[in-house]
Amino acid sequence: MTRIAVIGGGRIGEALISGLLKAGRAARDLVVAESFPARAAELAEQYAIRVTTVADAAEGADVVVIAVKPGDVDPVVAQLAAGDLDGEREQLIVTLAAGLPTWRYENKLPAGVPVVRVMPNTPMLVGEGVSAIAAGRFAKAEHLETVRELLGSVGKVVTVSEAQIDAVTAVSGSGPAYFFLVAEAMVDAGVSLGLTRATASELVVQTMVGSAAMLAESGESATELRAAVTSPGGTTAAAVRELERGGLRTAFYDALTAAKVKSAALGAPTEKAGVSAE
Ligand SMILES: NC(=O)C1=CN([C@@H]2O[C@H](COP(=O)(O)OP(=O)(O)OC[C@H]3O[C@@H](n4cnc5c(N)ncnc54)[C@H](OP(=O)(O)O)[C@@H]3O)[C@@H](O)[C@H]2O)C=CC1
Ligand SMILES: O=C(O)[C@@H]1CCC=N1
Repeated sequence: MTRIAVIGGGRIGEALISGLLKAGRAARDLVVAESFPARAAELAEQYAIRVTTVADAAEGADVVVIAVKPGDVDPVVAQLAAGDLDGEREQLIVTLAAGLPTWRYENKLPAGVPVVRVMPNTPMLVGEGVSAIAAGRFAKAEHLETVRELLGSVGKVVTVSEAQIDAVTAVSGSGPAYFFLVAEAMVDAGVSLGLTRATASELVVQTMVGSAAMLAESGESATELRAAVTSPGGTTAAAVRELERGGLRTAFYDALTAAKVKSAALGAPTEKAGVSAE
């Protein structure tokens, strides 16, 4: 059984841990390193997993998942490099951090340590995540397979080139926030039309769940499904006209472009030392 160390027990770290446990992985095969003491205690209590230091978590793990904020990655990698990681032992580094290219890890780790970059999303908490995975310089097919199996237990997995990960981040990494924002706006609009907040919330949540299920299962495109709701001269056409007038498509184009640009900026070269992986 693969032993997994998760470094950083924040929102995405917890989503992964919780999703893996729900998918049937044994708590004894998971360990987490979390620097915020109250948070560490909370995770230990809620999930009955071992919470320890970075070095101790990495020691003995087959897969080390880095789930700290991009700005906290360098010290974590320095700690891993100071440990006994080595390419021969085939310990695999999996990073979930937005923006940071694999060369930033490879430059600091002993030569040959495989790194796989992943952009997951929080719905993996409920087994409905989607993750894009990209191999670093030393990652082989078997390493990608290990990551595919790991993330596959908490959602879907697609393989991309590392050059595409910033775009993935804009689409699906940040994506859940766009849907939550739309849900929030629809609930508020429903309340302004006289519904109670509870009723508006129930209607919006189930409309999203049902629409998502149709998108996933019907085999029809979003365009076809929307057309089927839009009766000629009817209510939906009136609403869609207002959304288009409000610049919905342009807003999404600009929003996703901003997210991609931000992701690339998070990983802007600081010490590239002649190595380019993108
Ligand atoms: N949230 C999301 O939807 C997604 C996030 N990601 C990526 O995942 C990473 C984590 O994001 P998120 O979970 O939202 O962030 P959080 O801030 O919620 O979680 C990070 C956690 O790591 C802890 N931490 C920081 N340094 C260390 C360390 N040296 N050792 C152990 N623990 C440490 C932090 O503690 P403290 O608060 O004390 O610093 C914090 O609890 C980011 O790089 C982000 O880009 C990727 C996809 C989706
Ligand atoms: O907002 C962020 O930077 C992270 C990466 C993708 C989702 N959350």
